[in-house]
Amino acid sequence: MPADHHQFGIAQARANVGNDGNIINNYRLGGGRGGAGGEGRNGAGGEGGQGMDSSPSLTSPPRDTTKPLPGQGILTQIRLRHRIDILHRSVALEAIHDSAESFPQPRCHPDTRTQMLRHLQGWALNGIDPESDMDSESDVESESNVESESDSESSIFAMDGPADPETNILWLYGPAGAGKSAIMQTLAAQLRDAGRLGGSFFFKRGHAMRGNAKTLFATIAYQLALAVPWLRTPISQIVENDPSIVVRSIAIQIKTLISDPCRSYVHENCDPVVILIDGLDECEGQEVQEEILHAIQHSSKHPIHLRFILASRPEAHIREVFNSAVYAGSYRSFNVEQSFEDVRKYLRDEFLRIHREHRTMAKIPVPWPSWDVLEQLVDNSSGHFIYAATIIKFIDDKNYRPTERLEVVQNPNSSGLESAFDTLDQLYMTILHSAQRQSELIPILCAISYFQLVASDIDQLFELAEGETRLLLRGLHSLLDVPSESEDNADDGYDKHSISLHHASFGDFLRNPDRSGDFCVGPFQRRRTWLLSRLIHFIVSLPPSDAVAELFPLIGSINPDYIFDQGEILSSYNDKLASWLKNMRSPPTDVIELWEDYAFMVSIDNMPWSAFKQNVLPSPELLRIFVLLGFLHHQLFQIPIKLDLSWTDLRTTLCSLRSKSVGDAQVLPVHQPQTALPLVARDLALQLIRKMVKNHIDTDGGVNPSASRDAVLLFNHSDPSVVLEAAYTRSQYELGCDISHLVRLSPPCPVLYRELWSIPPSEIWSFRPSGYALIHHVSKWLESFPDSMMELITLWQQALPDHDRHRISLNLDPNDEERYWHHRVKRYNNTIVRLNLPDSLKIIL
Ligand SMILES: Nc1ncnc2c1ncn2[C@@H]1O[C@H](COP(=O)(O)OP(=O)(O)OP(=O)(O)O)[C@@H](O)[C@H]1O
Repeated sequence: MPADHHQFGIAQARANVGNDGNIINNYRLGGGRGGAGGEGRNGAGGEGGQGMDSSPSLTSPPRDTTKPLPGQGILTQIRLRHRIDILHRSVALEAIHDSAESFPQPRCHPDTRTQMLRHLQGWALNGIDPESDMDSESDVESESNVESESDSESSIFAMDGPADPETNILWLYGPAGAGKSAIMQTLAAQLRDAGRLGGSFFFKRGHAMRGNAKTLFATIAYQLALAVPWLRTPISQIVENDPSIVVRSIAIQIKTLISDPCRSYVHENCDPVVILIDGLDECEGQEVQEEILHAIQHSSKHPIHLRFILASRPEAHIREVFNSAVYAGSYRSFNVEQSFEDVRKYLRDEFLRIHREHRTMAKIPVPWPSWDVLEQLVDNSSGHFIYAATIIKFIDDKNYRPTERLEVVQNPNSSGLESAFDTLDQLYMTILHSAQRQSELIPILCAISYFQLVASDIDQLFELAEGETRLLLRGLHSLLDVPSESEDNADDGYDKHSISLHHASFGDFLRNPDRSGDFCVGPFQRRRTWLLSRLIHFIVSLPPSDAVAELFPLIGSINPDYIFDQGEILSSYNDKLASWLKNMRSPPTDVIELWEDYAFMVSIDNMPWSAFKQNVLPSPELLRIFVLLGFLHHQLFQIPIKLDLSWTDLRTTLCSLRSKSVGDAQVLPVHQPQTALPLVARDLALQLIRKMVKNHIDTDGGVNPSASRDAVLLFNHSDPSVVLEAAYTRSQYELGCDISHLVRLSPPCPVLYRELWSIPPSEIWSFRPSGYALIHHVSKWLESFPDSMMELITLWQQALPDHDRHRISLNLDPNDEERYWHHRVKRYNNTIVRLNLPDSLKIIL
């Protein structure tokens, strides 16, 4: 240290001892003996010293930090102000808890988080270990144990419990949107009112000043200099001596601007002040976040009068620093858990306010919404505030009726839902996009959202190297609860340590393609069906014990879209799955029957249908399915899409045959007059024409192909190089071809003819035209009409724009079309023979 610094240090130390007790009284002590006056230096009066022997009291009002400290000379005050100004210019004022820039700050709604705040205050003010205190009131967040704010306020200072003098760092963690910032803001205000807030810094991702740590400790030192009289002089002096300190490294800033000045005044009766740092995970750079944690830990080794509360999401790298040897035993952690009771209280009060404030609500009876709707919303929130705050913001929009907005929120298929969850979706998207190796993440997210799996199971399921799942999920701890490795290995229950979603709303988001886009794990993502075979492979590898019984409902609820998309899943695994299920002590008969039905349905899809021995007519429903499978050559997984059938309906229809195949005495569905093939073909043709027209309208003529379910399913099923627009064109082309073949099978029917004209030309004359097939087969059909229908045929054929030029350019030969037709018919007729179905179902050439 240079000589004059050294001398100054002595003068400063003496001056600190000679302050007036009242100054300190103003801060927090109940009037002690005034210290001796400071020594003069360079003609200026020395600064006052600290008060001594005072007793702690927290009832005094907050200080007015703008007032000069008694005992300071004018020159000293000017100099002080000048030094503070140096700091003022370099700090991130926006990051301070009550800065105008971040207005309105998230705050805890009255009477929420009361116990949590009380525990935090207990630790911050009285050094009471929050966990030991929680033990005595183990249900901190339980619904029955939330007390009123006034109760909690009065008990802050009366709290007793084991003091926790060794730790002055507390980590407050919780998933994205759990309410950490709201708690930190509320705590900051309470500590400030109690005169115990040293400083705060609220990080904000991407913000020029709040998004990085360049000025973190300078900003805190600045607040300390204003808030704590005995720190004002040393901090400002350091800045004056070396103004460049504000741009030095994190470690130097905390040591020079905070630790050293704090250590220069050591008094055993001096109560600590509290520093709050929120959103550490939002600070740019994981290494910087780790460096901040190391710097704080290092500075806290010495007896300084500061307590740090750090809030962040439970990101893996942050957790690892806290779990490392560096931090061993020297910090406390506090989990911001879900609280259904708090969310209920918040929603109830906010709905009351909305009811009061919105003009359109005057005639709506209270309580609004009804109790069961409110409970449903509380449930949907998973006890986290982000969901509740998001829906309230949506419903509270003055441009809409709150009742209508509430309906949108309640209806999962509602079209306005995406905008209802804009905020939530942005949050989820930001986190997902910031994760590494995103494409590898998607199947894992899919597995996690549908099944309860521990990390090592997922490694096994996807044939990943051991520990790979944990690595992949490192960036998602704010959305997923990933139990630690030691918990993973604990042998005390199957699902206890499985990876789960923090919020149910994240699951909804992942399953809705309009919300989660490429991250969607919903049933429309057919390309991901390979996951299922691995999953079944994995399930059947589990020993058949009672512990796996809870998998039965899951096995029963696997989406058939996945199962039938890959028939080989059933072919290769069904036997194994069925025998695995049958080996259970109490075999789940309904699930076994379901999967046997599936296997049967696939066997129908994979001709020959050797199981059918009886020469009886199928029902019209069954015949429609046969026509699609046998005549139009569609696969089973396409049937529900083509016919707008549910899988349950399809199963019921197809499996009505199953009992026959195993020799049951029941007769097959009785032949009904309309089971004649031509009538079934006509009805199917009409149905598909209407579908084609509807697709046209829904997609605005193909401009918005995502509105067509056929296109989306086809798009997701086919290889990733097929774009959605092409999938739409292809699905409309297939419909056009199907219609042309079905019409030719139909009896003469003016209604059908009229309906054909409703197909928009753009749908059959696109770059993949089905128009040629339609012209050809419809003309043939018209020839079968009883009277000469030449005019109609001519009319129909004239619908073909620039007929010959297109046909020639595509190298289409009408004779080919006819050859294909004959081939198709023969194939179908063979099927009828093979199935022993009546000859009346054959097509006459
Ligand atoms: N106790 C509460 N009362 C009322 N609103 C709350 C409460 N807690 C949180 N909120 C609201 O919920 C939303 C999410 O809260 P907050 O920003 O505090 O979460 P967070 O845990 O800090 O999230 P992140 O990890 O994304 O920063 C905010 O709109 C906030 O105002």
